[in-house]
Amino acid sequence: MTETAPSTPALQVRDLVKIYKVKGPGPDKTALKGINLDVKQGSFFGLLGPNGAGKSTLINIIAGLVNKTGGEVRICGFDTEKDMRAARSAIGVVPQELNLDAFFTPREVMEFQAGLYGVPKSKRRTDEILAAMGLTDKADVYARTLSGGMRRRLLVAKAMVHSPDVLILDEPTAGVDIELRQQLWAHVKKLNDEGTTIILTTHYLEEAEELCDTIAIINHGEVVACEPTEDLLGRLDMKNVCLVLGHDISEVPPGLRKFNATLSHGRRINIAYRPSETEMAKILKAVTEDGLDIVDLTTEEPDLEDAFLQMTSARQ
Ligand SMILES: Nc1ncnc2c1ncn2[C@@H]1O[C@H](COP(=O)(O)OP(=O)(O)OP(=O)(O)O)[C@@H](O)[C@H]1O
Repeated sequence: MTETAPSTPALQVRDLVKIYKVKGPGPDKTALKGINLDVKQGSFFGLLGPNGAGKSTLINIIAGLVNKTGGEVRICGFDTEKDMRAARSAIGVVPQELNLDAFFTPREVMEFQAGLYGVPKSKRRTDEILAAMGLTDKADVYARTLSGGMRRRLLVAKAMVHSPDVLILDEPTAGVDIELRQQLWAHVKKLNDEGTTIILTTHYLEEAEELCDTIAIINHGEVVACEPTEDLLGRLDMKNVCLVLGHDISEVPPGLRKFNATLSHGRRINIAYRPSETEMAKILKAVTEDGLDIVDLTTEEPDLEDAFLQMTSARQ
């Protein structure tokens, strides 16, 4: 790892713009419209957004795989253009595609990558990293014989050969079964506990909610939210209440219609409401006035999926 002052952000993105030149008569495609982001050292940071929002473009620019049109990217303080070598050695990227040479063994993949990054033989940690990723017994078999989950873990191992301060994981659990997902997360959490900053894109919102301390949501090439996960959820003005009745009814009782209640399974009434606009006491009063025999009542707090939908649906 590099020696970086603790106050230096692990990642700093300023006014980042990407315009893809489109061949033919159509207009050019603006994929990033002036992105600003700061990721603290040691953070487990989630980068979320609907398909086409610009996540891959952003990650590929950070990784030095795509040229930006404008703006600035710094990794641990190093400008990806002016201090390209230092910036690159501060970052490891686990790509979305499982692109491994089928006829290399995990040990060879690791050694080759270490050579590319100029890690001296005496400082290589091939066995240690393969062990941490649960691949010791597969170290000398051809990569083509590895399962999807093992390949994914090998890609994480490969991204770690030069002990980068920042590890970017682009959809790392797509198509990985639940047990291997948990194993992968256990390894990544350990890296994070040891000080590696993790930046993650995922379509599994539950995973992001559980793992990430901070979440940014991008939509149409813009950051629409970036804050601690708890604050993001706390800021949501929505709650659900579900009432279960002791007998079936055929329609929502009159007193609950103004709350846009819905009826399901004959005896479940669901009400989604905004606490800032509607007091729970008013809902309960209406329930009493309608004379309903309630046998159960549950309330649900909003989750990341609600946050995601609220912040990305406004401008679809
Ligand atoms: N090489 C390219 N040329 C032209 N347009 C592109 C190119 N790559 C991406 N785009 C467009 O830029 C926008 C952002 O794409 P990007 O792949 O970054 O989104 P994403 O958030 O990663 O989506 P996904 O979750 O589907 O991977 C999309 O409208 C996409 O069609």
